[in-house]
Amino acid sequence: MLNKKDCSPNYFYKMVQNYKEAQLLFAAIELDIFTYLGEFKDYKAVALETGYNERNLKFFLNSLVAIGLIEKKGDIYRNTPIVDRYLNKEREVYLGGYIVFREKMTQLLNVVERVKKGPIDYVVKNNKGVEVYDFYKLAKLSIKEMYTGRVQSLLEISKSLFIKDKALKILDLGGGSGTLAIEFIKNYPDSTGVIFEHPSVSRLPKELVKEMEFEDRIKVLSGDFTIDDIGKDYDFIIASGVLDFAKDSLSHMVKKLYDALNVSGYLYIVSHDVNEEHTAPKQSIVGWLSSHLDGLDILLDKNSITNALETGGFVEIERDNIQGIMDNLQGEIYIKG
Ligand SMILES: C[S@@+](CC[C@H](N)C(=O)[O-])C[C@H]1O[C@@H](n2cnc3c(N)ncnc32)[C@H](O)[C@@H]1O
Repeated sequence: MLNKKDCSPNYFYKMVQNYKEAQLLFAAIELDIFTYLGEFKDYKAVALETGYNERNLKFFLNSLVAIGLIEKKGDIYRNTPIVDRYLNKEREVYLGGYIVFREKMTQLLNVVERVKKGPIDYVVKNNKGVEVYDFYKLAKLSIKEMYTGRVQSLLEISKSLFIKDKALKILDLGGGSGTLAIEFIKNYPDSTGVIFEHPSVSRLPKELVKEMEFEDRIKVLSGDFTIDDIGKDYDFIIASGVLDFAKDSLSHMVKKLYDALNVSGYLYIVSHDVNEEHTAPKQSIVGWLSSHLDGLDILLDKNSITNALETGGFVEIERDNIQGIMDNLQGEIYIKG
């Protein structure tokens, strides 16, 4: 029999409340509220500066206080520390644009209709992530986000694998902005690298490499990594969030990675840790739902990745303790066996 706690419908009410709180967060980012509240400020002053309706602004700010995004003393309001750090445009790391874009990229519009009608034929037929997602925009907006843990994580792992003054050659496959490769190269002064990206994205890493004056050390190759040559003689390959996009030719892709690495070279894989039933972790399953409803079917479960890599000759050398990446992503190191 269900106990009293299990019988409570609060579970549903909480979900509805979470949805409203997320709506408030997006509205506040769009209104750029947090850039005005780096210091305690009267809501009337904010209304004057922004031109927003004074009355409604007060109600809105009170709701932001209620859900813990800002704090209030009398009629003055200020960001909480975590909000100030990431959602105030005047701070070093602004993630507002990235958060809004990620939501749009994965948003669950017209789910009812899509469940009833089914996927889009050409998306099913091609099954190509680059045709569904705007990876250029994602890469551009992710640059700052990468410094909130992912870059640090890569550098930490690298420290345990390589000595500083070794001349290494690395590949950042599907590297987006190429930030991981750029940071690696900065930290390993005798190293060189390649960023491989799809033609729809590659102009971004090209611009960044040029801006940082790394053109003599980092080459940007433009192409489709499932078909085109990805280069060779690498000591380290970074494949962060990319293996899913080779799902239809996974064993071929693994062979390509194996052949491209030097003997005892390392492969750094960041993937989604999805279970075989495709029901967890919920961030990945729900995050990919929109593209799945559109017709894409590329999300790889953890076991398929591990099996493909091990069958292809890779040996895993580290597990579970690679911290600093997003909640639903997992980093692992393999060595060419
Ligand atoms: C999820 S993003 C990951 C980006 C970056 N590695 C990171 O960790 O933030 C996947 C990247 O793979 C690239 N990509 C997907 N399919 C590709 C293909 N067939 N050829 C080349 N690049 C591809 C996309 O353009 C995109 O930048």
